[in-house]
Amino acid sequence: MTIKLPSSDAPLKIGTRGSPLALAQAHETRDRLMAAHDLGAEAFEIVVIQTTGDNRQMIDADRPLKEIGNKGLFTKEIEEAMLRGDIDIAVHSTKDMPTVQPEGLVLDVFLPREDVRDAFISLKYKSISELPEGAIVGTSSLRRRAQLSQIRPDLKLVEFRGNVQTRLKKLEDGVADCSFLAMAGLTRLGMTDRATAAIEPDEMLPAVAQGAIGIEHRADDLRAANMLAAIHHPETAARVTCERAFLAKLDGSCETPIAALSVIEGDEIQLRGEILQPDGSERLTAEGRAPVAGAVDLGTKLGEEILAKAPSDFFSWR
Ligand SMILES: NCc1[nH]cc(CCC(=O)O)c1CC(=O)O
Repeated sequence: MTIKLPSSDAPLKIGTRGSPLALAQAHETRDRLMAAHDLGAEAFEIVVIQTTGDNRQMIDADRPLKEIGNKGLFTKEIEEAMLRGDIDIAVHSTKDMPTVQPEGLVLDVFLPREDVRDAFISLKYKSISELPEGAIVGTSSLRRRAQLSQIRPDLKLVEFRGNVQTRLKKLEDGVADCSFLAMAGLTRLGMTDRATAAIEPDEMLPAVAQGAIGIEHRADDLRAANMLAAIHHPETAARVTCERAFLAKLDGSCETPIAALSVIEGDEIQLRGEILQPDGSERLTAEGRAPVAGAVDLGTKLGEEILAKAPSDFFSWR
């Protein structure tokens, strides 16, 4: 395979999906690069790439993503374009990324993390605890479905996907009594006011890397690496790599109800993680702390702890 290397004054091509959230994240990345390097917008080109996942989402709007199969569904075309040299960097929601990248690509640049919490969205009720017995919850997230089933087995779950507008329309139409979205996505779209309430991590532990933009690039592209170094946020990187190490021990894909959140206090990182049965019938948790320099090892260790205490049939539904 021949890789086209851009001359150093060619615009840096930023690959992204075309959803409003993906575009907002690509623009945030470009704005940060412009500011960090005192460059104009002409030094960058935002290239929108349609992915299989985007196409399938339109066709199969009501089918669970798990059924469609989601491993790399939203990243394959973008990564192929990057390996061909059609784009130089790719901007992602890290929480949607597998823990292992294709040969030749690295995901190691992270922007300052947004709000990590989930948002509760309802036109009728103010919080989960206000939901009446048997209320209908619209969410396709395996993690949120499992967590809700665990704390409120009475709730009825229905598949719910699409962008923020689509979901709000569904709520207006009475398809469900409430839905959930990441606060970070709402905030990046300038729609924080659509959240009825932010849910604290104690009540609903967020997805691994929720709220963190990750930037992927070719491992041998020095120009991209140098440019990205100026916008990299080491604290976010430590947290995200800690949580992703935990995820990698348990499941590299996003087809298992797993949640984890780390926080840094001084020179220490603390991690909480959990894995659930999809129906919420069981939950295994782990918690620990380590020096920030040992962030990855902490994630791996807690993942191993959970594997060690999981009953032999815990993963049999996979
Ligand atoms: N799985 C879809 C997805 N990927 C990233 C975000 C929001 C932004 C983020 O968490 O970084 C969302 C929407 C959601 O979960 O509500």
